[in-house]
Amino acid sequence: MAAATSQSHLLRPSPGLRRASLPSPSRISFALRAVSKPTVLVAEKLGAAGLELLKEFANVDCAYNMTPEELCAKVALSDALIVRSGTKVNRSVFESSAGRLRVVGRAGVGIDNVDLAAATEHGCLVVNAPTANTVAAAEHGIALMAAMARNVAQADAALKAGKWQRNKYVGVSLVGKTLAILGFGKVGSEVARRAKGLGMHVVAHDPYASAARARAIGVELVSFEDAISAADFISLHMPLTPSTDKMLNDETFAKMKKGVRIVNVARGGVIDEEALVRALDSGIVAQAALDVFTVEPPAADSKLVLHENVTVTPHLGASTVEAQEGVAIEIAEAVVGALKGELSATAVNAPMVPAEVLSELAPYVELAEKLARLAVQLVAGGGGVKSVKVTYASGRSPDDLDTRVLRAMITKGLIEPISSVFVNLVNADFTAKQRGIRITEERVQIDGTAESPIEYIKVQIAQAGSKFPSAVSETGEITVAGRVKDGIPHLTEVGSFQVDVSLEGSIILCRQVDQPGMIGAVGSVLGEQNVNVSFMSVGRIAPRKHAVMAIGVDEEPTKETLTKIGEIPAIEEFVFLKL
Ligand SMILES: NC(=O)c1ccc[n+]([C@@H]2O[C@H](COP(=O)([O-])OP(=O)(O)OC[C@H]3O[C@@H](n4cnc5c(N)ncnc54)[C@H](O)[C@@H]3O)[C@@H](O)[C@H]2O)c1
Ligand SMILES: O=C(O)[C@H](O)COP(=O)(O)O
Repeated sequence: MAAATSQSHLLRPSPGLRRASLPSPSRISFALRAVSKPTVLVAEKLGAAGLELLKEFANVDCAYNMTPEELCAKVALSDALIVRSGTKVNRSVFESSAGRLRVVGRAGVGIDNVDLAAATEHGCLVVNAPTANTVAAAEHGIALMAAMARNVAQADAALKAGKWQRNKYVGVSLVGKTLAILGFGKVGSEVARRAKGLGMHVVAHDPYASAARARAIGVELVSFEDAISAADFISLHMPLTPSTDKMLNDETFAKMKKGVRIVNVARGGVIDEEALVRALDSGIVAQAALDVFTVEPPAADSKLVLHENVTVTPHLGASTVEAQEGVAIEIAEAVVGALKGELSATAVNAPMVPAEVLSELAPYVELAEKLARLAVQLVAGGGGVKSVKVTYASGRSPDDLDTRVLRAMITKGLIEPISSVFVNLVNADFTAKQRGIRITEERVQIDGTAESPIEYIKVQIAQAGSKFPSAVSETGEITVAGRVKDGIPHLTEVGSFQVDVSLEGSIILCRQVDQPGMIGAVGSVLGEQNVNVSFMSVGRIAPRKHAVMAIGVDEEPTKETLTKIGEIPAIEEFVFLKL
């Protein structure tokens, strides 16, 4: 089926993969048929079940403890890379892969060790495994909080050193205390449930969390200031981002209750560690329990790690047998799916569009790309493409149409015919921006059938000259429009002319004086040269005036054939366009 060819472009096949047609449109996939196995580089230890899944589909190269240089050398030979938090996947990794790396799989949640901007610029999909270690992290947070409150680690070390110090290690109780959870996502919510079970009063701060979800767990959402000033315990569960970087610092410690206790199983960087040492020394913070550090592993002489009121673990939040099995399976499935060309449900740097939406849009995805390919080939005169307007006309409410995939395909169609850049769903918006192409979209509601999501798509390139001036509409833009008929994309409009030609093979557009014999004249030139005509359609302004003829051809005509067409007396202009 035709749609598959186009969709499979969205993720570039690895050298060992070749595009194949989709078996069924019901499941959108950017199907790739493996003719030789892709290679997956696993840079950190992964659970056995995940490795087995990977091996069914790919060559698996497990190379642990690589130096950055070794990693850069290996990615040049790899189609996918799987890491945990211990590997920095920075820009040089993507540059070293020289375009071969198609997928980075993060076997866990936090993607702060992956340079997402660089991945996107290189058209590399990043997927993570966001759910399988949630409970493990939450349990570790609770374990650290309880251990800290009862001095378990310190008392254990003392006893093993021969000291029986029952008076020194009197702890504090959890019951009745206020716990402030900062970051009320998956882990934060699970910590909240467990803390409530321990009899704590739980409040949370999360600017993006739903109040209804918090209420359902019996947690009050409060401001950051209210959370930190009310808390006896603070537990951190936000990602490390520019806005959470050093969120706990001298200023915020000063606003906390004296004697507050802090647990961090999120990311070390959300705390200013030097400020925490000062807060511990001054007694503002009575104790801290830390699983994560700004630099991992932290320096052996780190004041924070060695502080007597600090309990530490070496980033063990996700390290349970169960969580690691789950994470390994979750990431292996995501990476294999991405290598097969399927859209991932856990893509971090690409739109997540529900499969049923994609399935319905499949023929329109092909139409969008082909219209853009045609439009860009009509541009002439060195100004390039700067401003493109896309109109989607639909019988449904404009809000019902998710155009992200269509926009990506239009970007692909605009850019690929005129450059060596490979455009996919991951890098489409970035590539358009980088090349200074502004794409504006308009959704218009027209009378149409509720069954089809789009009645027609129109692509207009503004401020550009055309090598086929008839393609310029009265409002001055190069204009092509098309619709899907019986599942096949058709070109239905060129400039101000209505045509109807199936978008298969390639197209010759001719403008001629509307007079008898023109179809025969062009047809016989093509026939003489053994070029098969698949469709012909004539759109005219008025009888015996000018007409535009759109001719679909299966083979590419030679230069001589095109010259002969140009020499037919009534032909005023013509252009050959590859789809
Ligand atoms: N120690 C470990 O081994 C371990 C294991 C799992 C997760 N983690 C880390 O725990 C953190 C949470 O993981 P998750 O799976 O719950 O992620 P999540 O995305 O489900 O939740 C994160 C929450 O933080 C919120 N948030 C974002 N910015 C915020 C801000 N400025 N203030 C308050 N909240 C903010 C988000 O809205 C979101 O609800 C991540 O940093 C993750 O890397 C660590
Ligand atoms: O973000 C995560 O998933 C955790 O920090 C776990 O990291 P790890 O996979 O390196 O244990």
